[in-house]
Amino acid sequence: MERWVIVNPAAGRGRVGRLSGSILEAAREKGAKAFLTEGPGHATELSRNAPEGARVVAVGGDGTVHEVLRGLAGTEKVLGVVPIGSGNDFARMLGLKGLPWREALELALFGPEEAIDLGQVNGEPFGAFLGIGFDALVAKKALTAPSFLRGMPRYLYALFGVLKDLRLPEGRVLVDGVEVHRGPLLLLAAMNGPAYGGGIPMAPMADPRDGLLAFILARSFTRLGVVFILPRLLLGRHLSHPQVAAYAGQRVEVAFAQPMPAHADGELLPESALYQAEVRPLGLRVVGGRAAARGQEPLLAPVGAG
Ligand SMILES: Nc1ncnc2c1ncn2[C@@H]1O[C@H](COP(=O)(O)OP(=O)(O)OP(=O)(O)O)[C@@H](O)[C@H]1O
Repeated sequence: MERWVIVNPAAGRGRVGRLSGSILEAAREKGAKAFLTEGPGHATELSRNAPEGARVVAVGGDGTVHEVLRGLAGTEKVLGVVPIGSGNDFARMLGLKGLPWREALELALFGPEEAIDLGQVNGEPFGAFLGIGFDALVAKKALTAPSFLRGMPRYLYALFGVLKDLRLPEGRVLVDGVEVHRGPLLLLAAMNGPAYGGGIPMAPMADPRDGLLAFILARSFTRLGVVFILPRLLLGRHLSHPQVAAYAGQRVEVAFAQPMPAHADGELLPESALYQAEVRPLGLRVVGGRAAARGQEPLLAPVGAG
């Protein structure tokens, strides 16, 4: 079996860049082919070129995982992850977060495989999460932030920039063909794993092996309402808010009157007025290893289950 290691030197705010020499060397010593990406999109091209059945390891954060995933979704290739990004929610979903990179690399190259659910939106795969609306607006705004702002200050700049001009769009949401919402819509998140944005527990009950996605809707919110829900969101206590609804299902359709931004695994998607997302149960082969055991937590009831 061929083993490919794809290293994004821009991930982890430069940390991967600093480690890249050692990572490439360690990967080659273990018999893998190792590559450094040259820019956005390169990881997809590389993983597409890996031979069928190969193990392809993404070294970086969720954006790198997403790009590699795009090159191997729907094939027999297997995804491994060495999480050295700033968010790492995909790795967190697999129970790999916090593993030192050498151990993570060893596991990704030689550890056991398993299958997890794969998300798909408007024909594009996603591994851990999809966000439509407010959080994608914030991600888009962050691209225009002054370059000296990094990390949290950059996020806050973008957040308050979006809040200042916030006008909620009207959206229609169907879960498994059932209309669950029509009206103002702050955001919809389709979650394969529990967290996004670097550990924010958007859907604490989401399980990437249950054949379902968790859909979290934030409906009508004022600017102040958004500010007040944020601390609840960080603690995972947002689901009891009267303007928040949660469903589990296999498909979601979100329609707006005009194009709205969305992101898949934190990577902005082409804007659309219609997003159709679905789960491919156990559609992705990964090296999960120490999959998080969350069996005790109750799962969301599928729509229509009463
Ligand atoms: N050689 C490169 N130079 C600059 N950018 C790159 C390069 N290779 C990939 N990228 C881009 O780097 C971006 C960030 O990567 P990634 O998301 O993995 O890191 P991160 O932001 O630190 O982690 P996380 O998403 O987990 O917070 C991706 O959008 C990817 O397109």
